[in-house]
Amino acid sequence: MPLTASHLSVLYGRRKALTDFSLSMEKGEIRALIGPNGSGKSTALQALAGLLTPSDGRAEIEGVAVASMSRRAIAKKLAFLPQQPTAPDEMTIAQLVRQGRFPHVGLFRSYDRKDEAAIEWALESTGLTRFADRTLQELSGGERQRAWISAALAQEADILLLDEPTSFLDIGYQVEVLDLVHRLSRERGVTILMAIHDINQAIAVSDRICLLEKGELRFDGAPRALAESGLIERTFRVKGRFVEVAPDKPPHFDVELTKLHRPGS
Ligand SMILES: Nc1ncnc2c1ncn2[C@@H]1O[C@H](COP(=O)(O)OP(=O)(O)OP(=O)(O)O)[C@@H](O)[C@H]1O
Repeated sequence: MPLTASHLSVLYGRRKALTDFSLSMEKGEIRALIGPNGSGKSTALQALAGLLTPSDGRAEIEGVAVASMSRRAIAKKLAFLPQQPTAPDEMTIAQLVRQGRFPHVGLFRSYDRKDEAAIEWALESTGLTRFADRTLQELSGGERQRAWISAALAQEADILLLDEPTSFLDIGYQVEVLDLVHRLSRERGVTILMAIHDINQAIAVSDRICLLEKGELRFDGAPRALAESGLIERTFRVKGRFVEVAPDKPPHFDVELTKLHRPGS
């Protein structure tokens, strides 16, 4: 198994942010992590990436405890894109993406052809080749987000953890990023776990979905089973219904917004 968690719990001081979280991911699987604000999605991703020390339980990459691995050893296997990554504003996209490749290169050798090819592929896959020399401060929020995705791709890790990868993107780029996620999983066998707020995007792209509420795992299963469970309405306190678009297509959650509609406005 590329990535597992067993009974992971995380405390911030005395506050429980994640309780008894377990998951087991197959190679090449796409899993979405959904849940209300503050339900523990980012905490779970950070604990899996070895960035937080759990108060209980353990995360494993290919059977090895994440807690026993060096930062570089983790980075060769797993790329993590946090919700709000930071880098100096004057850094160029090319520099950022090169930095993403660093775990493979280290301090004692220079970038070789394989590294350059990975960087080129990462820039190309995110549509940023033309912008490579632009600094981060010269980018829009969406372009910046794509630059970070590109840096994560240059890492060429077998496991990709993404914290809301589409949050700043226009709808066109949202679809492109989800399509990229799909291709990485199906063509390269990358195992992908991503926190995402859009239920329909989660359903469309994932093999399985985990639903967190108040730090606890309420559901872990197929998108269709989630649609049939009634949990979306209950957990997010919304009215809505799942609509069958076509027998071979995933169901679509249609949230009721009619109360918000003000005729003539
Ligand atoms: N550094 C921190 N110190 C203290 N509490 C924190 C910290 N980070 C998060 N929390 C709390 O832990 C809980 C889980 O937060 P987390 O960021 O994992 O939620 P999330 O599901 O990713 O939320 P969102 O959808 O808003 O990004 C929340 O109650 C949050 O307030």
